[in-house]
Amino acid sequence: MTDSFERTAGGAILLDGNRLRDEIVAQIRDDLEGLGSPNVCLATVLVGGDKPSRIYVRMKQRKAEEAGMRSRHVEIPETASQADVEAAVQELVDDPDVHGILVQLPLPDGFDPEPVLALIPPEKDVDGLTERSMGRLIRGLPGHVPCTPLGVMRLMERYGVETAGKRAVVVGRSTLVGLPQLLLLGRKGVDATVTLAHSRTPDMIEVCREADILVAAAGQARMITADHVKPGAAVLDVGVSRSEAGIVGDVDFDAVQAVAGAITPMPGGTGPMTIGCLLENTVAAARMLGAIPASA
Ligand SMILES: Nc1nc(=O)c2c([nH]1)NC[C@@H]1CN(c3ccc(C(=O)N[C@@H](CCC(=O)O)C(=O)O)cc3)C=[N+]21
Repeated sequence: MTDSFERTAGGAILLDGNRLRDEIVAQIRDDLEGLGSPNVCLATVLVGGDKPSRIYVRMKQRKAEEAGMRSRHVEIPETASQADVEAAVQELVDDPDVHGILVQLPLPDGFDPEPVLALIPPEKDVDGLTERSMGRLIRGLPGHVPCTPLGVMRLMERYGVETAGKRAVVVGRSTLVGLPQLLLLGRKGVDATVTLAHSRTPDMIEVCREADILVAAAGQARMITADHVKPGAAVLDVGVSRSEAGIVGDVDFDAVQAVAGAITPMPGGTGPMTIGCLLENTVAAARMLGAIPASA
């Protein structure tokens, strides 16, 4: 591991998601310019007016544009029907100028996300969250990988966190993060030995302390303390809880950074990487759909 990486006060390598996201945006921008700036378009769909969702969607569009892509945004009021939402998504599915479709989740109460997501073909499913994309991930078929767990993998690669032969513990079993994260860590070529821990795990501290790589994705504010962390371990915080003081992760950063060998800040860690990976998936979608050459 090179030693030019920024470190925390306690000496842990800072897994800087803002920086890697910026690198990804710049790389995509260069690649697309080199290809004569083809149309690569990410469409976002927001149902209802939830404020944080609106902010996230806007960030995704802004970064897409910085990367030289087009973005399209469809906003649907909470008073619309399930059929209206499905019709709007179907229109994007049918539009050859749209390559990636992201339906911001969760949908407001009263909407069923399943039939909406089921409309999105695997090529355009840049979130990787549909039944077919998840099935392809398990089956080892080409397709889009969910952005947050993919971002965790990219951070480890970028900062030289070794995975082969290591023990990884994922805390949290969500469809969005925990479950795909297990698959990615255990994949051939990554080769970690993976344990899934969750709210019913009785000996949480002991299980976590076995981890060379600890991915905290339970959504429990600051549940991972220094006691949970093996000295030198890589700790990646995927939790987002809201408090009066702002957003809080699953990891007690101040305490854990003194023990860990590498750690994500929060904010500035896995969140920005989610967006970076969304943009990479959108470029891959454009390639799958023939909008840019296969080899580029
Ligand atoms: N279909 C769908 N796909 C998603 O990928 C998806 C979603 N729905 N619904 C909501 C969650 C949330 N999400 C985040 C993206 C970026 C940051 C991010 O960049 N956060 C910054 C700052 C955030 C802040 O300060 O509030 C950071 O961590 O540094 C966070 C959260 C994607 N989501």
